[in-house]
Amino acid sequence: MERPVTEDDLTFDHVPETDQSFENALAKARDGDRLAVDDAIELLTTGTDGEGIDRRRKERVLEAADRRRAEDVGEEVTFVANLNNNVTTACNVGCLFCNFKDAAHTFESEYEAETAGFTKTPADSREIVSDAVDRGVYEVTSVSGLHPAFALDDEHLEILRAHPEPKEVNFKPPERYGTDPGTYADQLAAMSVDGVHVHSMTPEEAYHARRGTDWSYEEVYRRLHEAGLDTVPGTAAEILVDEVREVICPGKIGTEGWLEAMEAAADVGMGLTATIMYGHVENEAHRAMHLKRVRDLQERVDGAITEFVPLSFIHRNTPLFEHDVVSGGASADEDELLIAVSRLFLDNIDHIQSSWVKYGDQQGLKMLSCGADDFMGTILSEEITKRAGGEYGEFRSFAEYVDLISSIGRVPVERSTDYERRRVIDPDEPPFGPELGPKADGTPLLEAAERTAPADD
Ligand SMILES: C[S@@+](CC[C@H](N)C(=O)[O-])C[C@H]1O[C@@H](n2cnc3c(N)ncnc32)[C@H](O)[C@@H]1O
Ligand SMILES: Nc1c(NC[C@H](O)[C@H](O)[C@H](O)CO)[nH]c(=O)[nH]c1=O
Ligand SMILES: N[C@@H](Cc1ccc(O)cc1)C(=O)O
Ligand code: SF4
Repeated sequence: MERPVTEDDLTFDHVPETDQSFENALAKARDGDRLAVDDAIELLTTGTDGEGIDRRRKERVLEAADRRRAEDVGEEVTFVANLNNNVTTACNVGCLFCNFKDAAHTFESEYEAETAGFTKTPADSREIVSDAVDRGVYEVTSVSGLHPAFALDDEHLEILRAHPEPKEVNFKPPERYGTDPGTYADQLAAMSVDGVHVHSMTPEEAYHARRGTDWSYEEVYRRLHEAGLDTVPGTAAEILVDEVREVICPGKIGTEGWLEAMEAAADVGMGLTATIMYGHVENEAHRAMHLKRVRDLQERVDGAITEFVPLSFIHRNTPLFEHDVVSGGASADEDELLIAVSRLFLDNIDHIQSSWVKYGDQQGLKMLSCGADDFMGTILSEEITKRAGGEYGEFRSFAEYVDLISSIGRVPVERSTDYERRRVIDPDEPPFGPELGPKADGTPLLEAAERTAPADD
């Protein structure tokens, strides 16, 4: 019988070995010289000349990154009043780090049990987003499973319906399912309430939105932009090295496809974010190569990437952990070094996000002194991390943000998604609520009693 792959079986072509020294790499970082992949490997490992992380060296890397952050963007810490509205968990791509997905056949009307997942209709999405916009939200972030019934628009739906081998293009008609998610265009139009900013359609979703056609990514993103899409989240990046993708997400688009989709979105005039999902099977060489690919992309898209978002792998309920391919996620030392080296390496991306969903409040705050300057958003609901076993909840209020950010002597600032609009918040002037959203008037987003109770309560 075939034995499943384990951590010990993994051998990679790319390994953290260099001809550089830690001290040289650190000197370059301090001088503001552009770092090479080997420099990043030295900094991420605190030197390939020894085993494990050297705490004293780590502190020197963090200090250099914190200084660079202060020079580049100053003392302000930004956050956005946003809402997550994930449309569906139906997905058959099968990424081994993901527990957000539910097998798509469980959503079919004929399935004898009730699905553990959810699908929202465009009307459901509209209601959820309208409510959040009324409360003052600026942005809706929407990332979803690749539901087999999803098509880009009506024309795409007709093409998929007429396809001779629907299975080959991962398509089943909407009538087969208990709930019809509509098309991507329907969902984007439904979420475009009163000028709220719509941040959606990862490169993987864009790939799904062109399956079975010869449409370019540019054509796809042009149509999505017309339907109401404003900016594109650079998730699905995971690790942009194919030998890692083959292990953790063999069903996903490759590195080249991801880069092509992002460039196309920028060509259509949209802003982008970029991410890395780290702390699973990859090593520091892969992390460094990923950073280089993002920095090169930023050159090609002429600065369209507004922020870089490190997503630390949440392992507990994922196939990678359950099948012993990994024994856990990144350590706090690795998290801090990843943030710091992102700041030092990505000299053409202004903002590095600290995700409280992944790190929690205390470690999330610490990241703001390791090179990060953005503290994410209020999000109001969260399913991806929670389903993977994350424990840091689904919402942060403006009052909590002001409290946390002031506690480390920094300046709380409400921002727009593209960082163009900013509002400095005076910690001595409560109550604290959003003012930049289309219907924001400064009232707090949610009263404490209205919050979603934590999953284990
Ligand atoms: C869940 S997918 C949703 C959008 C779409 N299905 C896709 O893959 O692009 C969005 C992102 O969540 C992140 N993610 C998923 N599971 C995670 C986990 N266990 N820990 C950290 N990040 C995770 C991955 O980076 C993934 O690309
Ligand atoms: N880091 C995570 C985010 N970040 C997204 C931001 O909140 C916001 O959408 C972005 O800064 C664009 O303005 N969202 C999550 O749901 N989970 C995260 O871990
Ligand atoms: N999909 C990411 C969240 C995310 C969304 C949009 C972004 O721009 C960045 C990150 C997660 O929850 O793990
Ligand atoms: S990461 Fe996205 S594509 Fe992969 S299984 Fe999860 S929802 Fe599906």
